[in-house]
Amino acid sequence: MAKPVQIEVWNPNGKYRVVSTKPMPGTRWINLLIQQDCRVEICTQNKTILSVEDIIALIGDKCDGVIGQLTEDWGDALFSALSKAGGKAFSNMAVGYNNVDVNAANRYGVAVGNTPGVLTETTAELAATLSVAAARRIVEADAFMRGGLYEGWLPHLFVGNLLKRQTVGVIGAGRIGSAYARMMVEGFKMNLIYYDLYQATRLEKFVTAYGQFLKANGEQPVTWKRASSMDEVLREADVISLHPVLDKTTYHLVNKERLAVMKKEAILVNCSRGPVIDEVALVEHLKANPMFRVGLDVFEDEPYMKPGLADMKNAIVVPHIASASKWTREGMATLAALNVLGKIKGYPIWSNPNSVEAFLDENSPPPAACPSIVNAKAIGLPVSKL
Ligand SMILES: NC(=O)C1=CN([C@@H]2O[C@H](COP(=O)(O)OP(=O)(O)OC[C@H]3O[C@@H](n4cnc5c(N)ncnc54)[C@H](O)[C@@H]3O)[C@@H](O)[C@H]2O)C=CC1
Ligand SMILES: O=C(O)C(=O)CO
Repeated sequence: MAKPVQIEVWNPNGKYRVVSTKPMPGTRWINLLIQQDCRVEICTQNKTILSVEDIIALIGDKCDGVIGQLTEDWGDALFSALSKAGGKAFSNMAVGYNNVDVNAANRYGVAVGNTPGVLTETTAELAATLSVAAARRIVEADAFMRGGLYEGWLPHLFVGNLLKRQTVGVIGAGRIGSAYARMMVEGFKMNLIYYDLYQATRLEKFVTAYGQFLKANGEQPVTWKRASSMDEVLREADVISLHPVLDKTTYHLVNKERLAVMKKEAILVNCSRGPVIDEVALVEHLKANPMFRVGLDVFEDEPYMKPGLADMKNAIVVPHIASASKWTREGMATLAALNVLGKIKGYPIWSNPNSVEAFLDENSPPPAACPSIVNAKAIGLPVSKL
């Protein structure tokens, strides 16, 4: 039996008990729950990743809903415990929900929320940052400077790659992949090649229109191509950024064979999920190809890196911070809380989970709807007419 976990309680006499497995940024999410008669319990235990047993202890005998984190294993054990405690609402504070067994949630009739729409640009900005930092060897150069090694300007010192007019490749051109593509095309006048199961029509239109604008101004237009295979992107692109969901089809999508297809001086960025890359194969590839560079926000066995990765100068590694802007993280907390609250109150689901501005406007009350429930159809939740 796990020891009781430490909690902070808001509005102790609230009718509905909502648990958050972590303190989350901002206070609006707490206030919105309190205003709707919720007792809010926030786990303050000094432990980064809570175990299933810890969360079962937090859920206790009576719990109406839980806001959880992407590091937690939301499977049968937790949905069963939540259901036994009378709860029918769960939300990840994340857009990705590969840590959640949605079928298990369906079996217990528990709604599963996520937080799209508020983190798209913030995450794409980090992917763009890693792309530029890798191209221009920023982290290596910073370490060199701080190490007192700089003796004066030299023609060969930290020579990197120019992005302008090169080709940017995007694997998974959904919300974040498309936002990243636009940044790289517009910011660096890169040509685009992308691979996705679906056509990214809006992205294609954007690149076409931007190309026409450049042409009208006497500049070379940018181009786009939808690749018929992922290998086509890997072969042709100079910078490749990974933005698919993590599922069975994308596990080790980038493996030894696919790394070998890429240009020797290519840049690979991953802000999706670690297991999309075979990290052991990546370390070998980085060792064998010193001009190949990577920018990684996510890792196969978080919080760990595969042996050898930390020693590679041609790798930039940051700790899963792609969505870490204040506005975004506060917004994610708000959306997760409103998913749980909406299910508790019996609200319908919002008709367009990608357009969530109405929930984020601090000056007006949020709509009476759940911003984004991924299993709404499976558990029979109606769609809002608002
Ligand atoms: N590093 C971080 O902090 C963050 C990571 N993420 C990750 O990014 C992922 C994507 O987020 P969004 O863009 O909002 O999702 P999205 O659903 O809008 O886009 C995902 C795209 O991947 C495509 N896709 C799925 N399987 C594929 C395959 N086998 N090959 C090629 N494309 C495939 C889909 O068709 C879709 O267009 C999330 O699921 C999450 O895991 C999201 C936010 C922050
Ligand atoms: O939202 C997600 O999926 C993340 O990885 C963190 O923002």
